[in-house]
Amino acid sequence: MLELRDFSCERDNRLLFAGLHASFSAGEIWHIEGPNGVGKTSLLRQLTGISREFGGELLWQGRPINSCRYDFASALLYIGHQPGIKTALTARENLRGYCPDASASQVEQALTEIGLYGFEDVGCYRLSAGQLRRVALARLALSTQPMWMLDEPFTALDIQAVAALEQRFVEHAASGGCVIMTTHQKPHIDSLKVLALGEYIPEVSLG
Ligand SMILES: Nc1ncnc2c1ncn2[C@@H]1O[C@H](COP(=O)(O)OP(=O)(O)OP(=O)(O)O)[C@@H](O)[C@H]1O
Repeated sequence: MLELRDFSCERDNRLLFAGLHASFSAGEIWHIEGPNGVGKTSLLRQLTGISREFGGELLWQGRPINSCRYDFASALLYIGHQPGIKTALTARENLRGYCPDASASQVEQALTEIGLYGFEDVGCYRLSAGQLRRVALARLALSTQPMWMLDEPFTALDIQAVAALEQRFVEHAASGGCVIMTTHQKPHIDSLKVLALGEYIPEVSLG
């Protein structure tokens, strides 16, 4: 689905990583790992197209990303490190805003599945950090996009919610999707693929 060739990232005249080659295919779950500041979020933002500054090549289904941005964006669901929730709205209102094509019953089911039953109509400013994360992640249940990119999706989740999320990733991959995530927690997923960003730190910095 997505391929990197000789990929690199520079921030403030500092080369974060270079010489990265990777192919992210249907049916795979990827863990981008590495220490704080190594460039995991920066890489994910490059992969999503939010950040267009990178060295090397980024290909979507064999085509340079610049030639197929609409196709790529249509196939992508990105949930960043910040939950991206409008706190003045309720969980239901947020989810409807994100997924306007979903029916009312699909929205209810997604909120129930993610463990927000009873909190659907509470203003998000009154929810806990873990509940806010769940509001953001409820979009996964309604997603039709094959490519999921998630920055620190497990943050603030309890043990049961982490396990349920891992299971959702497995189901998504089994149905032909691809998941790319950053996390400092080792996911408990069989056949997880790992991109260890710390291995691509260049010896010489720019500037
Ligand atoms: N907007 C920015 N402008 C300039 N430099 C930035 C910016 N955001 C991050 N950086 C720098 O880029 C480097 C990589 O940051 P990034 O957030 O990608 O790391 P990370 O691996 O995701 O870290 P963490 O594990 O702490 O989340 C850091 O040294 C950081 O200071």
